Amino acid sequence: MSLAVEITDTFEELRDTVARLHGELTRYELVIWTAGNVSARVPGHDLMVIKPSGVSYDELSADTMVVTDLYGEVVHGDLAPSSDTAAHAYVYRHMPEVGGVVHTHSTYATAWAARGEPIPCVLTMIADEFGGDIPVGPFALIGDDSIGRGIVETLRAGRSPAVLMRNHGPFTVGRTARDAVKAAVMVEDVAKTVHIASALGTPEPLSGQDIDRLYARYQNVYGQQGEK
Ligand SMILES: O=C(CO)[C@@H](O)[C@H](O)COP(=O)(O)O
Repeated sequence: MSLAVEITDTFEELRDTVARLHGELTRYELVIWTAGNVSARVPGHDLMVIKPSGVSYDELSADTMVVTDLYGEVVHGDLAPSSDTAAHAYVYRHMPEVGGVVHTHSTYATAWAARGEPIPCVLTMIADEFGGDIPVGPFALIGDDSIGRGIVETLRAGRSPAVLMRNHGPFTVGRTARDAVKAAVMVEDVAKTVHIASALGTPEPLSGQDIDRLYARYQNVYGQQGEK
């Protein structure tokens, strides 16, 4: 029995979901050419679904997605997986609460990463989504576990679902791949706003108490969460 048959519906649905979520990266103009990727953990299996490397976003479909184990070894799919597969896999191995990972080179967030400067928590939206400053992770070369290690070490030190990997760009995580995409959209938006605010003067910081209150409300009450 092939692996694709064994994991059936979850597998099919996730491949479709991950393929479609790449459309959000282009819709929000977070990527150029093929430079960004989304993955999702396969629930109940030590597996993940990720996009193939260097394939145009227009050509991505459920069938072109690649399934790997959590060490980046391909277990299903005809194409080579994303060059960031090792980093995504490391995150899934070390952060069991994470169900989705996204990487982009979105312009403003990457500009902060190039300067090695955390995005300060000076907006309610930053407090809501990131719970404080958006941190910078270490510079790491692609090719082994270094990027993944830098992501995990940085994210574990706080509650932000986004890290600006130095001289590289943002990586975001979420309970689901969609949540990780949302964090990628938001990190670019606030990176742009805080850049503009900083060019106009010194942005006003939020107090730690206000950040905690905003974060608690947004994470637990916002939207339909309070509805039964
Ligand atoms: O950061 C990098 C390379 O430095 C990657 O994110 C690529 O820009 C996109 O890679 P694929 O997912 O197409 O392999």
